[in-house]
Amino acid sequence: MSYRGPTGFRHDQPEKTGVLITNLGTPDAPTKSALRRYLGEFLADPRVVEAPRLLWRLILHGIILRFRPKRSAEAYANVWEPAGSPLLTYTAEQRDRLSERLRARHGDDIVVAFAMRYGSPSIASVLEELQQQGVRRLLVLPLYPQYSASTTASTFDAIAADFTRRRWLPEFRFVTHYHDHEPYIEAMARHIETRWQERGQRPQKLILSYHGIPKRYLLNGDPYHCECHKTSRLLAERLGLDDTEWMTTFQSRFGREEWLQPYTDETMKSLPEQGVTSVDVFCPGFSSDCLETIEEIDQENREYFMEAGGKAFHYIPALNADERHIEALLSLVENNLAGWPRPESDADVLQSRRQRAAAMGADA
Ligand SMILES: C=CC1=C(C)c2cc3[nH]c(cc4nc(cc5[nH]c(cc1n2)c(C)c5CCC(=O)O)C(CCC(=O)O)=C4C)c(C)c3C=C
Ligand SMILES: [Fe+2]
Ligand SMILES: [Fe+2]
Repeated sequence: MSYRGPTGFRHDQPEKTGVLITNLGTPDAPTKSALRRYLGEFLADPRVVEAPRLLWRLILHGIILRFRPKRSAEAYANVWEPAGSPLLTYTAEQRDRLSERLRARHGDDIVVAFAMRYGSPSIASVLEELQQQGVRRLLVLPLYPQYSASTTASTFDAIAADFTRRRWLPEFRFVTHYHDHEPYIEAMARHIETRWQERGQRPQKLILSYHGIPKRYLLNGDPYHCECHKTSRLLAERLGLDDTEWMTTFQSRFGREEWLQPYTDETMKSLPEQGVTSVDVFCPGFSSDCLETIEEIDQENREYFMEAGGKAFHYIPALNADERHIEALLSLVENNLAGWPRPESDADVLQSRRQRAAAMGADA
């Protein structure tokens, strides 16, 4: 086997710092065949479905990939926009905004790119492009504020798998979480407050809904549950809410085993009978709106709540490419790039030699 190296390497190519933001991924089109490809890659990841491999492969190919692609394609068709999947377009917009801000503050030495863990643009293809552009220092920021092995560690696996085939590795930093990063909490708080000010009132309850994971993963040591609760607590404190005015729930169950509770859908069905008839729902774990928020929360769960006797349901969009979100990401990037030694250029070396010589001369 031969390791991949940069092609056409030039000694005068300036060394750059790469910032790679990543998200989960999305199908290429809202069609059965695109969904079969996408779900086939996603659900075959052992970080996502932790089950005996052979048995799971039989279930995945024998049952799930026969029936789910059609159903999922219909759901995606429902949220698809002329520009494509919302998750893809928001992530591209986040890349553009972040890139503008970094260029304005640090010049052209920093290249910002985005990649998807599943589907396209793939992590491997984007790492290749970054290497060709002369990126020798790489910061990866998965846009998952709360760490989970099923998302964050899976992203790390994809980067590491690419590195095992690469000849010249970049210096490397990886952000594992930012669930309690103050600018992220502040961005969400101001985003929510803006809605409440526009509407002139707060709901009876703010529901903070996160994507679920099987409870087994928590029992086996995944910190995700804990990080979701911490994000919620910090956000509620910042918004000045008392304990009756907010709650944390978990959405998107898959399969038969127990997932993190309380479930968002069951909560929505039961709140009206407990006297809660007005809710706002916000999803702190989703950095972009996507199928899970647009269809599952704003459509399905709205229906559950209203059918159960609810009177007002407001979905608060994800932070997407909001200015405050970009500020929060910018501060995360700058914190993580800080103190990273940069190779000195010949001019730098010459200048510091002259300064040292001048200082010694002054001392003498
Ligand atoms: C099968 C198990 C799954 C686990 C574990 C899981 C964890 C997990 N997922 C996200 C974020 C997203 N998931 C999205 C879609 C999605 N998720 C699963 C399954 C698991 N997720 C499936 C099967 C799907 C596809 C949709 C479907 O067929 O129902 C998305 C949306 C992508 C989009 O294109 O819009 C996101 C985002 C997190 C954060 C997480 C664990 C913390
Ligand atoms: Fe998911
Ligand atoms: Fe879902």
